[in-house]
Amino acid sequence: MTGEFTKTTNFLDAVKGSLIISCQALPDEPLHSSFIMSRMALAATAGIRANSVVDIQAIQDEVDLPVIGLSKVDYPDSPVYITPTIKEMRAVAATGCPVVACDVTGQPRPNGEQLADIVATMRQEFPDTLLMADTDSLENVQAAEALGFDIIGTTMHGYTPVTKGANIADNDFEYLKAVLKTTSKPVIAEGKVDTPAKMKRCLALGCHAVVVGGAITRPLQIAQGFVAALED
Ligand SMILES: CC(=O)N[C@H](C=O)[C@@H](O)[C@H](O)[C@H](O)COP(=O)(O)O
Repeated sequence: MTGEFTKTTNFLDAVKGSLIISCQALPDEPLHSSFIMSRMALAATAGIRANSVVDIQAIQDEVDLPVIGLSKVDYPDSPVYITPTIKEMRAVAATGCPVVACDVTGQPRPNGEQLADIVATMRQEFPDTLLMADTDSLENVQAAEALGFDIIGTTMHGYTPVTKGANIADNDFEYLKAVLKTTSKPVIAEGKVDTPAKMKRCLALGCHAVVVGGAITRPLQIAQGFVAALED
């Protein structure tokens, strides 16, 4: 089905209070395939998060739901890999997805690119595309808001040197509560939300929506959880 969802349909209204399913599989994962990701997307009812132009396009051809697009690329001179440079930002935005997500962790970007410049270019070239900040810490939540990002994600909390090992569910979502107090922007909870109860708690605390990935779309990760339990 050709995606009938258009940028003019307000993304935030479409996903408010809902589950967004992250359908991603990197080249080293069993389900790495745009076709498989497009079929995974059929599990979604409100929105999807997807990695790479080819997967975004395959998903938009298959389902009429809004996509948060990103492009994971590793560069030798930077630890930033989620839509790291203006090149990836432009490519993802060109798919027509209503939201482009990128790393906002304060770490140096490839080629010395500056996030403020990237944002300014995106506002000029893709004025209708929303920008989602994949943040790791309160400092970078504040930085994202100051840069004018439209949506705050908790995506990278626990995945950067300063937040290594942290989980947004720790101490009844203590960190998420702090994020919600820190920003006036819509917050999408993301990262290790792996049960329906955790999803409900994030929404009850005030998140705009919740992204769940691995717990739904990564069978290897899911199976490893069961195998680990055998050894408990
Ligand atoms: C750290 C990183 O690169 N996270 C990525 C962001 O796009 C995805 O691999 C995650 O699956 C997504 O954030 C959803 O999180 P979870 O799979 O835990 O529900």
